[in-house]
Amino acid sequence: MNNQELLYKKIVVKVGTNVITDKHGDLDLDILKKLTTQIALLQKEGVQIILVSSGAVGAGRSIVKLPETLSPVATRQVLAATGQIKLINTYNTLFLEQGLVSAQILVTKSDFRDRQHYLNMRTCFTSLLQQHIIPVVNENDAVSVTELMFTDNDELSGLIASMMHVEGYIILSHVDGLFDLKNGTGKLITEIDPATKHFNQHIIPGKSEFGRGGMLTKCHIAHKLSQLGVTVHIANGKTPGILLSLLRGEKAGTKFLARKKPVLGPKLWVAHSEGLEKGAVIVNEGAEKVLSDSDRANSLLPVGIDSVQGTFKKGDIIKILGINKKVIGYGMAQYGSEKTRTLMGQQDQKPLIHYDYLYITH
Ligand SMILES: Nc1ncnc2c1ncn2[C@@H]1O[C@H](COP(=O)(O)OP(=O)(O)O)[C@@H](O)[C@H]1O
Ligand SMILES: N[C@@H](CCC(=O)OP(=O)(O)O)C(=O)O
Repeated sequence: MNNQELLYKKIVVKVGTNVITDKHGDLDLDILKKLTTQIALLQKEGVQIILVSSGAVGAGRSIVKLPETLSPVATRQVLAATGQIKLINTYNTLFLEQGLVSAQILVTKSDFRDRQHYLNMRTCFTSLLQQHIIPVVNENDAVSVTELMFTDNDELSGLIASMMHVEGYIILSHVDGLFDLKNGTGKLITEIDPATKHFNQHIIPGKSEFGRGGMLTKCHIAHKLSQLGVTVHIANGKTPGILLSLLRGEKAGTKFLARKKPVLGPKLWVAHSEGLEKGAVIVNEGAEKVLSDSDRANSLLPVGIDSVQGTFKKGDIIKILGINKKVIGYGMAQYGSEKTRTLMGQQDQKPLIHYDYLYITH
């Protein structure tokens, strides 16, 4: 294989529970071996790879039998805590067979809560990749509960993909990609333009057994990442040689084309900060219009703020609500809620959110 022929130099690969486990939670060693062999081949060609793998809860199911009386939260915690060991041991053994060292990184949403934590996380991944070690990532399900949880590992891996500025983000599912299911032809959609927004029309709501997300979350994340400048593939992880095919540019699965103008720097962190906000501001019509204009680089000034919700301080993430109270974006506050309340409505004041730290969602 010639590195020149490969599409990407740095990728995140996310693999779902249903790809690597059967319904009893037993890990499919054949699939895992094929997956790790492909990763090793790519790594030897100079591709940097971060693997995000689900399957801890599934694997836990094959280890412990829990009483039905145990709460769903406790059940998930016990299954994940026991299953993660089996999962990571299996990866470790398989990567060692390929002459590769792997590392385990377990994260919660709050590990990305402020810019410093986010940068610490990035340094950790960068250092592992520099040492040619394969990071194997999962959510720390034993401790992340309810509001601290990622929607699923698709969301988590999307965050890592943008944080690490990868060129390609590959979601390996147990289906071939996005099919035109609801009203359409039932055919696989091979390419999606970054301007496309209405995935719901193709998707049947719900999720597969044992999975957490579903196709709708996958498409939301894929679309968001494509907007941020990353090419995303949703493909079938059980298809032999799928990773190699995708990196060689062969047609497989659904490809979300990347927007030409990538989003860089602190904006990327802000783009993934939904759920971490400490407060909110409601902006007036003029401000909403100016901020939503993607051709202009505008900061949020106090003159455009109508009201302030909650308590936040300098450096906190806040939500920006439009006149109809719908979320229009997120940003990092340059000063606290108290000062914002005194300055709002006033002309010629320092921006509450600087453009570089502002992410508009539509
Ligand atoms: N338009 C669609 N195209 C493909 N799959 C779809 C679509 N709408 C709903 N699905 C469902 O989404 C599921 C795949 O998502 P998910 O359960 O998250 O998979 P995985 O566990 O493999 O990550 C499939 O079970 C499929 O039935
Ligand atoms: N962190 C969980 C997986 C959560 C998840 O997103 O699962 P999946 O939908 O199969 O990718 C686990 O390891 O079991």
